[in-house]
Amino acid sequence: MSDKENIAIDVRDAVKRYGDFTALKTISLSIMDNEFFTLLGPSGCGKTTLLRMIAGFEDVTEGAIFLYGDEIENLPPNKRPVNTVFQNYALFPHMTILDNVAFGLEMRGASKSDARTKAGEMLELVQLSQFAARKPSQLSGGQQQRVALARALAPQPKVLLLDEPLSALDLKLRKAMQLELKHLQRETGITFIFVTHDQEEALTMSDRIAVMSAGEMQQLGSPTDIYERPHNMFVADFIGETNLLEVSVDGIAEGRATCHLGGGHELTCNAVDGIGVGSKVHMSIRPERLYMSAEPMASEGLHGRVKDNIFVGTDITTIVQLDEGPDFVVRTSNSDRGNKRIFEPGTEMFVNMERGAARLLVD
Ligand SMILES: Nc1ncnc2c1ncn2[C@@H]1O[C@H](COP(=O)(O)OP(=O)(O)OP(=O)(O)O)[C@@H](O)[C@H]1O
Repeated sequence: MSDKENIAIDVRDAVKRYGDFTALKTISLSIMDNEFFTLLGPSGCGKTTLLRMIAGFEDVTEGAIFLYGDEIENLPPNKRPVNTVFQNYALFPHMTILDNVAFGLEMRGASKSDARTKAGEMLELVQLSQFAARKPSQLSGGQQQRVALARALAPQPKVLLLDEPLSALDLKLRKAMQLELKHLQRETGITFIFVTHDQEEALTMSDRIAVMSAGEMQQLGSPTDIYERPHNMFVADFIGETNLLEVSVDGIAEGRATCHLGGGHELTCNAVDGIGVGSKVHMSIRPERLYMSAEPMASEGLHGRVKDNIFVGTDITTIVQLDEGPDFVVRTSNSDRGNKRIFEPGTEMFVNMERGAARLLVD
């Protein structure tokens, strides 16, 4: 099958306006069949709007959305092979768990007995068979969310839309549900489109992530792409923690860029398309890709003084005041402490970057 045939959802130059306000500015992206795809961004960036356009709850102001090759603009929500799981579960309180799951199937024309058989299978899938006769109020929040999932999966939609479905759960349960959701997606082969503002959740579960801000897509890629190779300041800052240096690009040769800091210190890193000689840009370096030494490990080591060491269980976070540039955060994993040095506060030392760790950002 060609890539084109594998596309579940194709969003082409889609724009959404509410009166004078543009909630989505010309978004184009393709979501593949069987993919766990996440729309990630801060509150108000437009991710729910895009999800609602795919579901058919909002119309598309300009552009088009294709589902398995067919334009869906004129298809009402209940005719789309798509189902949605909402944050607030929306279970019927007076119905049993089994009836809650069977209800949607009956609405779609299944006989009562077929609907109940299928609902039973779905409860098995989410490991809630033993609670089939209970009412929603007799289940925990996590169990209720699994019922909502079973209900949405029961009609076997081609695409499942999940709008922040885990945000009402406490951290431990959320982490367990993240793994369960990923497992369910693999098991059913259904395309999942997941909306969240939680970057860690997105990194944990997704095959690919679209990072959005202010109605625009900032970057589309695998979790590793987005984390290791952020395209711009927004992505570098929003995903994980990073250190930023202002640099000027002096030369580019053989895929490497030579840059200098304001005070003249020279650094090299991989070149990036769109950043040429003479550019003044930011360089991003993740804290765990830095290490400290008494002497510079290469000419590029940045001289500074340790301000503080913070013990955070699995890691030690060191705050370093650089001679040139802002304070840096260096993260040393406890498991690395045999190889990597930690210096006492007040000690002068050098901060060195692992090769390939520094990334130039487009803006
Ligand atoms: N019906 C509407 N009329 C006018 N503006 C709207 C409407 N629905 C959404 N918006 C605006 O569109 C923007 C995007 O909203 P959307 O709900 O898609 O954001 P979001 O990224 O999902 O945020 P959150 O995480 O808070 O749900 C927001 O600024 C919101 O105020």
